[in-house]
Amino acid sequence: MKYDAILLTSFGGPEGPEEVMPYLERVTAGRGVPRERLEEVSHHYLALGGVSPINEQNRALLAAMRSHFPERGIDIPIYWGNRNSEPFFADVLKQMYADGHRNVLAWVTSAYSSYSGCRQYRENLAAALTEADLEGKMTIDKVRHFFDHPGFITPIADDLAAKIKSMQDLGLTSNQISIMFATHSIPTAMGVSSGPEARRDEFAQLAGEGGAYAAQHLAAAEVTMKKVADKISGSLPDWSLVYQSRSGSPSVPWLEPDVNDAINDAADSGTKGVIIVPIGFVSDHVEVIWDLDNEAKDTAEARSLEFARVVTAGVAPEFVDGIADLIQERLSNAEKKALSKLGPWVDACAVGCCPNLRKDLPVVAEA
Ligand SMILES: CC1=C(CCC(=O)O)c2cc3nc(cc4[nH]c(cc5[nH]c(cc1n2)c(C)c5CCC(=O)O)c(CCC(=O)O)c4C)C(CCC(=O)O)=C3C
Ligand SMILES: [Fe+2]
Repeated sequence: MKYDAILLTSFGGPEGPEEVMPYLERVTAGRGVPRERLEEVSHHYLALGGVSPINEQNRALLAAMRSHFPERGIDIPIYWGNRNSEPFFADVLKQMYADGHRNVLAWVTSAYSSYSGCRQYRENLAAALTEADLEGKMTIDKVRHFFDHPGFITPIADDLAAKIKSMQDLGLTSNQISIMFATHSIPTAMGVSSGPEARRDEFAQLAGEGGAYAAQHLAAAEVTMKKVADKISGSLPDWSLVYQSRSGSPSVPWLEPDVNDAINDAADSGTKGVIIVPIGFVSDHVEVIWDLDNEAKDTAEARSLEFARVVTAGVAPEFVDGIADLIQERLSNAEKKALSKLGPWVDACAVGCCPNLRKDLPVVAEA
């Protein structure tokens, strides 16, 4: 076998009030995020007792992968490491090396291409190899982006169909319901430059300045709606892609519309209910439970709209099995499943893919 260990690679989060500010400073180091924004976000975390649920969710996912993968013929060990909180990559890689592993396959909890969701992880892993004194002693490859993999889409589509039916049971017709697929906003400069350089024109045509990042989200939303159409008779509600959790300096343009503005616009146009699908995220972490379940819900309720929020993939059995598919593609050249024409995405990023617009840094897993 080409790989001897798997790394569940994620973002990380604080697990106590004293960890909140150091965490936020780590996340935004060198990223030009104003101090006031950090103060504001720290209140979201402190309102939750200083604990982000993301690490507990990754522990649960790790346990689910460990219990399911042997049934899929994947017998190599699975480790877990984070970019921004313990267990940090360098410590985990040291442990993996001590346990005898030399060829690591990283699966990152980010379904889409962008500097934040792809290259930044590859830079952090390269830096961790240096920090752990493992340069040249260990290789790290990365599993492809999975925005249109059926294992990711199916649990979301099933719940979206159920949420549409519930709203119809309240007496709303399809044309009174707005479905909003929500994802993390990013600076437009990061959007335009997302994905492989050679395909930029194609992505711009599909998604304007959102680039490959937005094009992949539109593709994920389309295939989700296709699955929903199989479950619901009659006309479906309209859908759109919206953005949330904008950060950075107010003078820098980020992808829009913001979910709260989109809800207000929908209310102005006669919508009676909104269903938010957090398609940009794989678990119910702070961006989901704060920015959607609190803020977006308040916005909807202030306009007297019905509000529902669809699940994330989390530890749904289809998702865990889908991750096994993605890993089997790399271990045994298994069939590459993809529901949209944009996929299956490439196994390795080309030079210049999702560039770091500030500074060129070493990366792992480059084609
Ligand atoms: C594309 C994308 C994903 C999805 C891909 C992936 O999953 O990686 C993602 C995920 C996440 N983002 C998260 C948290 C934060 N993101 C921040 C800031 C930023 N995110 C950005 C983008 C993304 N972020 C960007 C362009 C910034 C500005 C700074 C910069 O240019 O890098 C900040 C700083 C404060 C603020 O300004 O909001 C925080 C605290 C958490 C953990 C939540 C928890 O703790 O439960 C998760 C999963
Ligand atoms: Fe973020």
